[in-house]
Amino acid sequence: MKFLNDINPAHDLTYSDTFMVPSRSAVASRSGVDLTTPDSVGTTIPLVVSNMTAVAGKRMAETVARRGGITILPQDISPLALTDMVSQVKAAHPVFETPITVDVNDSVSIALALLGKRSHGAAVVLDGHQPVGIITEKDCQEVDRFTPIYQVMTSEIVTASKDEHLDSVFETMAARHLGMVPVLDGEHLAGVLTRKGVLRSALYTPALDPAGRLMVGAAVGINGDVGSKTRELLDAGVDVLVLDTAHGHQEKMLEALPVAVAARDDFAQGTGRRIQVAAGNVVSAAGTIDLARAGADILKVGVGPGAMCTTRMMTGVGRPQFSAVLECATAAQESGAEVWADGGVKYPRDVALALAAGAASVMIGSWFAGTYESAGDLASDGDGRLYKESFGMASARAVKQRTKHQSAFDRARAALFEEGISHSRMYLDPQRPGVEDLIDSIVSGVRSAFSYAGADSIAQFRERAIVGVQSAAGYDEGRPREVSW
Ligand SMILES: NC(=O)C1=CN([C@@H]2O[C@H](COP(=O)(O)OP(=O)(O)OC[C@H]3O[C@@H](n4cnc5c(N)ncnc54)[C@H](OP(=O)(O)O)[C@@H]3O)[C@@H](O)[C@H]2O)C=CC1
Ligand SMILES: Nc1nc2c(ncn2[C@@H]2O[C@H](COP(=O)(O)O)[C@@H](O)[C@H]2O)c(=O)[nH]1
Ligand SMILES: [K+]
Repeated sequence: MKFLNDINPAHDLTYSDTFMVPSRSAVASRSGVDLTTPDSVGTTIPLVVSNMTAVAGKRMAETVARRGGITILPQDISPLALTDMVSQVKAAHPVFETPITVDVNDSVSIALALLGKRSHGAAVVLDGHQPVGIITEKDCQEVDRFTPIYQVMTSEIVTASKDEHLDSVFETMAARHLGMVPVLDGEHLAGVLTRKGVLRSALYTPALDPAGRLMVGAAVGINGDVGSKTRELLDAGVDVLVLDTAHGHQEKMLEALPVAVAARDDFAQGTGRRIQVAAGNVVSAAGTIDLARAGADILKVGVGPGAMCTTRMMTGVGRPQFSAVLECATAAQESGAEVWADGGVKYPRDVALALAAGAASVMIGSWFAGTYESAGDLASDGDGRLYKESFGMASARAVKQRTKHQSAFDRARAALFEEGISHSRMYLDPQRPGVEDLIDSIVSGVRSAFSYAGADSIAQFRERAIVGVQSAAGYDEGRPREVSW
């Protein structure tokens, strides 16, 4: 990218400080833009879900991978639970969505507890293995919570066969005003298709491993036996490894990274599959170069921009994210590596600006916490607004969980170094309550940004983008007004 009028900014910039100027473009359609990431991970859109306990679980992982992104499972999950999560993601269908299922004899309260887990707005009712009905929240209104599901469900259901063409399924759904249909493999439920899901299947390419299964990543800390932890994750089937700590440019990271890389190389020799290793977090060229030399393929960039993060308030340390990404991406590309811009994304524009600064992909945590697919339970406030609880991975709450096998003294000591908040409410956007709704809006914003710059790929965009620096008034001018001023 280049700065507008070749200015050399007098201070470091964050996404809100910057804007992009359009250039003459030969890109005739936004749909022609290719968002495949240049980091060799295999993602087809530049979105990575942060390894945060409140955000990244198996529902998030399969949903995001179906649209081309990837989720990093947090380091706090036990090896057994992680292996189980990875296999569930790998078992999920790359096109059909995983249904919520209830038994015909279950009570309405069970259906209501499960409906918020996914965006479908409906659950498939099973009698044994056979789908016999559909139940929605509307069916559960004004009935006793103990009412059996068979009394309120819709039993005349339209189904699709697993081999039916998606266009024809879409036409049936549109003609019959259906939001969702169960997909059958013989008599068995193979998944569900929603109208929006069918449309998305035509617009996105899933992130798949060489065996055609959905991709998922996992994080590992820098303490303990990094070699065997890495091997465990690789054996479980993860598609990208993230060596993650708050201060990535530390000696302990420089010792741990070659150990993880050696385990990865060993795995590659045995299986023929080379998994990319990401490491961080860094915010300087020096940190980027040291970690790239120690073997990282991808550098995770960002100290303090995260919505759950108190690092800058506690320590004064960090760096405005646009400048951090720009400096690290430049250094990474000179070292043959790539960067992920990690944290602080609140609008689609931030993703576009991170890509302009040179990021190969962009990590999002808190924004995605406020969706049906995030790991937490759905709650509702006094006004009936839906939200999920979120918390930082360096918060007292997360540290307590992560250190539960340590001595009482070590736990108390670790708790002193809190650098994140333990409680926050991430409200679901009523217009975009599912993570795919947010992905739709991010991807359309980014595609459009590319076409304004005359770029049809991430590599071209980072070359062609022209970035200006704006005042707070300039930023404010860009905001829509929902009421008059
Ligand atoms: N991107 C960001 O701005 C930040 C992200 N996080 C996230 O929180 C999670 C937990 O990270 P982390 O706290 O590193 O946990 P880890 O469990 O990975 O521990 C990090 C290790 O590094 C040592 N260390 C030395 N200096 C520091 C430092 N300044 N900050 C943190 N550790 C240090 C710690 O020792 P000792 O405890 O004895 O000091 C500890 O042994 C990660 O997911 C991380 O990405 C956390 C903070 C900032
Ligand atoms: N300083 C802290 N940073 C944290 C903590 N938990 C997560 N993180 C970082 O934030 C990003 C996600 O940013 P967001 O703005 O999208 O939420 C995540 O990937 C981590 O790098 C924390 O407790 N303290
Ligand atoms: K912050």
